[in-house]
Amino acid sequence: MSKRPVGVPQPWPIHPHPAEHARRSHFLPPPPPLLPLFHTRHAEESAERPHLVTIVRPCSQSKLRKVILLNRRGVVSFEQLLLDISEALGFPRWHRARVTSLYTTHAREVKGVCDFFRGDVAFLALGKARPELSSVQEALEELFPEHSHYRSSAQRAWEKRLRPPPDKAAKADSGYSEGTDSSGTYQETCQDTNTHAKPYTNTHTSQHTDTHEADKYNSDTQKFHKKNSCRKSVHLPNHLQRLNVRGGVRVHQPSLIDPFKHEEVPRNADIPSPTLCENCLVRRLKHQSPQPINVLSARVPLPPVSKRQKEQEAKKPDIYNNPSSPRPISRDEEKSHIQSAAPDIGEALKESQNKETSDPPTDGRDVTLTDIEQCYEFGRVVGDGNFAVVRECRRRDNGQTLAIKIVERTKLIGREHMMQNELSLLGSLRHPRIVRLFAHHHTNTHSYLVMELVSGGDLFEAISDRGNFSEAEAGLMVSDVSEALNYIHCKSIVHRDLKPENLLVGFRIEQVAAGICRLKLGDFGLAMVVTEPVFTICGTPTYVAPEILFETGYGVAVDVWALGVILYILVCGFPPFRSRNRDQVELFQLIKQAQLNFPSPYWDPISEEARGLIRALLQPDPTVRLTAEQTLLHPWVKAMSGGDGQEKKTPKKQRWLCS
Ligand SMILES: Nc1ncnc2c1ncn2[C@@H]1O[C@H](COP(=O)(O)OP(=O)(O)OP(=O)(O)O)[C@@H](O)[C@H]1O
Repeated sequence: MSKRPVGVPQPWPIHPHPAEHARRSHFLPPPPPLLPLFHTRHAEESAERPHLVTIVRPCSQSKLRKVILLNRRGVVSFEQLLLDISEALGFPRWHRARVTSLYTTHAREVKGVCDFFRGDVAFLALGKARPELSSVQEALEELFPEHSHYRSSAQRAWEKRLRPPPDKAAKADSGYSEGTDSSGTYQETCQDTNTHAKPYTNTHTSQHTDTHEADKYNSDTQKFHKKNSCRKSVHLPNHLQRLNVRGGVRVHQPSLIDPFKHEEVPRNADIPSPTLCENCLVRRLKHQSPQPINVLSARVPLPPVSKRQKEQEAKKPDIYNNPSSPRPISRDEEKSHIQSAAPDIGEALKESQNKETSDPPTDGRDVTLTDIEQCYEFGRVVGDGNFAVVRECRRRDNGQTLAIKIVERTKLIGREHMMQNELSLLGSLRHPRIVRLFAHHHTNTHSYLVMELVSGGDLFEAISDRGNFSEAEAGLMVSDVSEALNYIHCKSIVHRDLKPENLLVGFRIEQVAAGICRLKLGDFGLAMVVTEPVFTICGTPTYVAPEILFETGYGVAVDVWALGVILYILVCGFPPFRSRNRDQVELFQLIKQAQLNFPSPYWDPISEEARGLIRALLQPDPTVRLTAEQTLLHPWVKAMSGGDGQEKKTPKKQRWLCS
């Protein structure tokens, strides 16, 4: 057993308070079976004499604390140690706030397994975000309540470490990546999951952070940075996999000066690559060449939308977002909406509009970027995927705020059908729970899909932020998604890529106050009309249905399976089928077996009704599986969404929608 260094007092407390344990256990991931790292209590007395440490995770909301028994011989690697500590502290490995580094109480970074077992008995576990000094101080007070001298020397060491670096190089070496400064403003850095990799720092920010404009637009950019913090900088495990086209290595950041300014894509070949699973490596390789070209980078920046304009925009009646009247939209309303949302773009577009005044949306083939920019003002990036960057945009003629999905067509070589699907299928759909496509325009190199702007981010981000949701919230979301699925399934359209990233969170302030959140289904790139069994294997591993893997032919029921996976994740925070080593073969094996577990204690608070619905959705036999329509009629869904005639159960926490 390690000996405690002289002068280091015993950390406190040894056991978390039962109430604290109960609170946290709800968010903890299931205990990995036979994890060699953690030992039961009796191990303390065993001949192996495990190492007893206290690890504190300083954060503003709560001070998570855990006493862990570790056996030196059981630690496979430092990366694994960090992941296991993170999970033990309640942050699953895919969580935005997971532990990425360990520090001694005197702010020295622990660099490896040997370093960790050097003899310290207390550590501070940090995530990607730079901790606030006050949180660290609180953590130290918790650890050493009666040792003020020791504590103040530790505090001095932390003050020194957390002092803003004098220059970029110092910042890059500080051991922190994307995070917040004391004012909560996110810094422009990113780091991959390889904890030894140096974070990449965007010099653009450091040049401008002290400008007046930077302050002015901080709030806009903060959201963007926050988005990146959970998606771009890390490789995500299979169950929430999302790889950006730049390989998750560098971040495509806008200037702090102006959220409507078009940024240059930073290129840095020296940035270390993250550890990627086979699947991601394949996808990444596919997208490495050609390099992304930012055709907009040379344009003059445009003024951002003022707060007042945004408020005015929000006040406009919105037939798509109004929860009190999710009524079918009349044909006339649709026509007028399409016409108002699709401005003239060049002669070619005018012609096409004359030909087709209603759906499908106006087709602007052969226009130039200048034509498009004459009609739309490009704004901040609101999201990106493997093939597209999505920006906020504003119609110049009427100020309407929309989203524009910019697809570089070279990325779609061999996958042209994805664009076709999106144009023909999404363009023909009209439903309040499905993102509207208003128009599409094409230049020589890019396609521009003008869509309804759904301003609350996507469900992936919400899960990353929140971990899990109450049954009331989850029920409402299931109801939303089922409505969308029921609508497309009635038209024999299968989405085939239902996952949190493709569910956009649409809300309005008054709806949030009323506890109502609304999801909208987007990204119809893999959708198709299904008239007979389909055999193509596609989708995202965690959400893929067994019949797809069995290659016995599948239909619209695969979307319902994915909904079951999403519901499972929503209520407990982790997916039903998961491979500890991110081994896709193992994951697919588990999905095929469809052995469903509700591990205690994470599932203890979840109702039997919710479990029943999950069982019915994750029914391996697609002929027995619930349909989307039946899901809407399920008693639990009706109770949660107020569809049972009872007063709707209002979700207790809706703060995630505002973040
Ligand atoms: N209409 C919209 N309003 C707001 N944000 C949007 C909208 N459409 C897409 N986004 C954001 O952009 C992200 C990427 O969009 P989308 O999934 O359509 O791109 P993609 O490249 O086709 O994705 P994938 O990699 O899944 O194929 C979404 O996850 C979402 O966060």
